[in-house]
Amino acid sequence: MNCSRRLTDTLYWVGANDRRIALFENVYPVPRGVSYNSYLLLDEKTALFDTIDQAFTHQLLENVSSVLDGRSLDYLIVNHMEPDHCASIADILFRYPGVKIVCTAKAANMMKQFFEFDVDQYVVPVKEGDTLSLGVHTLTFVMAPMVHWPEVMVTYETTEKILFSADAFGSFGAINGNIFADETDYKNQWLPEARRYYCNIVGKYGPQVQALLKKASRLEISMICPLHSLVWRKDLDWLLEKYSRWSSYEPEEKTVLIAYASVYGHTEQAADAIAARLAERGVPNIAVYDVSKTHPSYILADAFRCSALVFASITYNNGIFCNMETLLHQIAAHNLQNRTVAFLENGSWAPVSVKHMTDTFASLKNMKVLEESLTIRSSLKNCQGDCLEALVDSIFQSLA
Ligand SMILES: Cc1cc2nc3c(=O)[nH]c(=O)nc-3n(C[C@H](O)[C@H](O)[C@H](O)COP(=O)(O)O)c2cc1C
Repeated sequence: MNCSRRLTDTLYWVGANDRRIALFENVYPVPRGVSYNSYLLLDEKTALFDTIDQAFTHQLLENVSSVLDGRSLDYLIVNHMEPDHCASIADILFRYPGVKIVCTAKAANMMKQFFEFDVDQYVVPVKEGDTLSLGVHTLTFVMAPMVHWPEVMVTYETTEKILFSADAFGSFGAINGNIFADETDYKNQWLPEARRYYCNIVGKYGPQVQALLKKASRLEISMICPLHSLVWRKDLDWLLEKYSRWSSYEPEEKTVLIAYASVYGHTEQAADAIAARLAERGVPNIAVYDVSKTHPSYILADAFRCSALVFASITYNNGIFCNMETLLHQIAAHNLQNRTVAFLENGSWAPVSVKHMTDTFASLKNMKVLEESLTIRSSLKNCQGDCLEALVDSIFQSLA
């Protein structure tokens, strides 16, 4: 059954929703699933923008065939060669053998790695600024290397002013009928998942995203069509501002994230005591996470939101607790910058986790590590009240 969506008079979404998937990239929990977006433009020539995951190829083929309604497919634009977007290429070629594949030279090379068909027979390579006329519509190709993978480009359609943005501006979450962001309560229902998608999938490549934003700022854009999740046709400036902030590693809010690792509960108690004292001083939207309970992708996303980060870990086999180690490694791997950081350690005989946590962050830029750290020996004692208050004061002052 066809399940395509008309986006403009000539443009259709022909992708699919995947609500069975548990882990995106076999790492990130996606409790609300994910969508694989593919778009079909009808003009004198027809063009399909990217394909989708192999598991849903049947849906793509049905959608494309239904929208083409007997016409042939002239072009397949491949913006990104990651398998959740390129897996159906061979099926498209089998169904539409006359199609030309438009992509970067790097993408063509990757295609040869992923597929057995004679890639050179189909590919029309394009580079920065090349154009392709479909009739009324003209496509301009804009290179976006490392806005996830090195072969990535985005495609700008000049007549309707549509940006096919590859993985940029995507989100976790299947499309629940409402395909346009302005049809949803986006800030409450979607923003946390969009942030989590950005930070975990593209967050490491801030400078490359900034380069793409600079190119996008020279384009008049009326619609953004990403490869995952909702399509944007309103409030584009709001979305672009979020991307600008995330990609420059500037926090969204002056508030505090506290992540703790605790086995018997004493470190957790200290984390809660800090959160309560900060709240009493008027700090809003504080986030507290047990690193053993919450997947690091959620905590990383909130670390991109918050301006001050507190990490409290027990000492574990002379090191950091394993789940805290994973979280800190993820934060360092995603190049987070420009934050105030405080560390707390706990240990019953030789607490050393502050030293290890500090070392993990040593390579990150503009991280202001507070001098006040707190060492707990098994449990936080009333006599340490002044130390706790000093730490809380110092975190609070960083928010000014
Ligand atoms: C497997 C294991 C290894 C530990 N290794 C150390 C260690 O190397 N050094 C230390 O001082 N404490 C070590 N501890 C003790 C805990 O760090 C300590 O009891 C801490 O107070 C627990 O805090 P919690 O109540 O928040 O879990 C270890 C505990 C466990 C369970």
